[in-house]
Amino acid sequence: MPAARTQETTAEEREIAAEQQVVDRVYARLDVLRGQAKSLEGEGHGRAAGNSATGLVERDAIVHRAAARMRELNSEEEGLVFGRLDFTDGETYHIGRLGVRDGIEPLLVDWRAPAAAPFYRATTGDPLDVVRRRVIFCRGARVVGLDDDVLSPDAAGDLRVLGEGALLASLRRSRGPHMRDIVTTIQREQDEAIRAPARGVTLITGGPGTGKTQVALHRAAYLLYADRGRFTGGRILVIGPSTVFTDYIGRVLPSLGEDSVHLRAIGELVDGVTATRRDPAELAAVKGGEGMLAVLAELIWQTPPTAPQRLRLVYAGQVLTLDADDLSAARRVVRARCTADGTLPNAARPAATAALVDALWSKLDAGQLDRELFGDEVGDRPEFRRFLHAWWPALTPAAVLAWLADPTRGAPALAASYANGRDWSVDDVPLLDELAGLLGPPPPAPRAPKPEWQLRELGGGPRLVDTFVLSCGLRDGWELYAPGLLTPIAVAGATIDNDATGLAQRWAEAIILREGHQVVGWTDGYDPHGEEGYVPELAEPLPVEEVDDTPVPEEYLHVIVDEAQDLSPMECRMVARRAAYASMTIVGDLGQATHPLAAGAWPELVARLGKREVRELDLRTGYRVPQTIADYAARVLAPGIAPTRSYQPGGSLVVRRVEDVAAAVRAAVADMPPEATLAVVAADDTAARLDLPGVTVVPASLVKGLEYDHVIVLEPADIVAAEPRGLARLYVALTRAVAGLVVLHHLPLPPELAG
Ligand SMILES: Nc1ncnc2c1ncn2[C@@H]1O[C@H](COP(=O)(O)OP(=O)(O)OP(=O)(O)O)[C@@H](O)[C@H]1O
Repeated sequence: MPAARTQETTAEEREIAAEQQVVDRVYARLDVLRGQAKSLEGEGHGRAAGNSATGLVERDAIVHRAAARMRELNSEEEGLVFGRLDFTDGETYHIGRLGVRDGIEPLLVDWRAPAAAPFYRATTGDPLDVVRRRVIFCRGARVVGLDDDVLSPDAAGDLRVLGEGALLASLRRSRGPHMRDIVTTIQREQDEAIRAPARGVTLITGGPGTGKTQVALHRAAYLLYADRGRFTGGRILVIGPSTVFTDYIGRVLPSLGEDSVHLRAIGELVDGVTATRRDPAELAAVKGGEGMLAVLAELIWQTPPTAPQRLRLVYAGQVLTLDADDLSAARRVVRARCTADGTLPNAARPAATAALVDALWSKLDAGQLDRELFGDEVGDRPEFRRFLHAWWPALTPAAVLAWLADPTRGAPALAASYANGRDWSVDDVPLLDELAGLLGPPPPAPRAPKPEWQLRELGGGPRLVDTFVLSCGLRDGWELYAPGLLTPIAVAGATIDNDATGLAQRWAEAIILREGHQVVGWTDGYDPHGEEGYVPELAEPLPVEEVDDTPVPEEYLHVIVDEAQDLSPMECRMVARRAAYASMTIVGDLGQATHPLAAGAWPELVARLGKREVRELDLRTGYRVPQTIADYAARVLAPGIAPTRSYQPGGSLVVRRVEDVAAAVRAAVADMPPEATLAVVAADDTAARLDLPGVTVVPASLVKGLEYDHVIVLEPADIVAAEPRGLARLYVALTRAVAGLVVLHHLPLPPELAG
């Protein structure tokens, strides 16, 4: 080996050894912190066992804090320390996924802290007093490489410069099945978007692969760091275009130590519904348009298909009958009264009662009979109440939307799409959501009788019991748990044989008596840790704490919408309802707009979301698609939209006309490097028919937001022909490849790609 090279290796090894010392110190400190978090947890349980009035509250707070901290520390093993900044004044500090201190000395600065900003913002043109930015590559707790950027060469002196560029190395890494975070290599314009203030509306635009999704997710993590008190506990909602997409990006936030953000696909925004199928463009254009508002507003007052057609009552010896016409007239009266005073259908049963009583009274030969008495008596009759519940039932959005299968209900163009009942498409979800608001909450069901004792979930962990439980538990030996405690109030240990249940029960009865309750029998049950045990029947049942099980409306304080260019007007209304009290981050690219009703410009979309002022940030550099592929894709880009400049030159592009597309795709797949990720993208119909075992085949309508090392696009002409915005769909498909794009076609290429 040449002498210079040996020297260089040695220098790098020395630097790595120095960084290793820092990393070791951080990990050692982390071990101490873990120990502290554990004993904090123990202390919390200990206090609870003391059973003072304040003990429970204190315990919950302490255990919760400790558990959160433990989670944070455990999730950060990978690449915990990843950066170092050297400043002109000689100061140096290390940057990591979380902040770690030793007393008052900061060992590691959280990447989201203001002090870490120069790591992402400093450039040679504007070095921000940074002499050297160093990226530290770790495998677990071992430093395996370094990469340096000298930003102030004059001040660098004899600082060593190592590495070939962390960003390039990161971009060249093979893509896996899940997106990885970019915390080490966030670029300046991305950092500005990530750290933009939370308030108001931030619009982040940029072409394919400019890192918009990454920015959106890192921004969620940043907002939590900057204002945890406000945003923790599920107050940030991130909305993506599909479940395939949310699955792809789902690991980024946990890898940043944040698991309290709600991540939902647009088809999952309504509780209890997971829609993944998109309607064809013509249908989507009807369902997504504001014209649906009138259809739905009409629908909610229509007669349910199950409603009885006749009411017959005997009063004062007279037979009173309301036939179908009378009932329709009564329904019109209810609707008129309710729309006048703003009563929603699910709150309209009193109005329905009044209209039916009026209609019945009008059939009566009243003579001297009292109108008020008539109303009271008829309204109380069981047969009347049965009729009323069937005629004016509580309506659910799903039931009402399914009525549209009947073309006479006002939407003939949609009837066929509801023929299969409740097989909802993504385009139905905003309609279900709209209906929930139009119908109002269903009247409360009569409360079920309370069980004598209950279990309360503590996250996914143990369950607090609301009574005593005797079990032969985790630590061998009998244990007695009391209401609301996770630790036993008494432990018999080895003094009572495990099989001597009767003896253990008498032992427990004595303790429970001391607590002021007499045991009259025993039934089976479970202790807080899920172990089988025995629950005492008490002479006087314990008061069961009311558990309020009415769902709390989710009020988000920040809503991030990715791929926002594709929101239809009805989807915008659904998002706007969730963002009514929230600041927003809107992320998208008009060049990738494929929804037939997509807004033509951002101000239009922002207005649809019920917002006005925006802070706009545009990302200009593409990090996914290399230049050759980007240039090819740009040929189908809509006029007026600037193509993205790629960070990487080159990329492999093959466009081939073939006789047999199926055979050609098999051959192309066989040619791919085995360790690389690969997808075949085709028009939805073709994708459904393709038989390629072991190969990822993605329908063009679902590929948005995804990426693979190599992409094979089949028959561009079919993708374009499949929908009105087929060219934009093709643009999306052509911009998914990180390294290589193969286009296979038998049909002539679209004119934009030909030649
Ligand atoms: N600063 C960065 N460092 C490393 N990788 C990056 C960086 N910025 C973006 N990338 C990578 O580039 C790829 C594209 O990023 P991302 O999906 O966030 O872009 P996008 O703008 O949302 O794309 P699209 O509009 O096509 O969905 C991802 O693999 C991402 O990890």
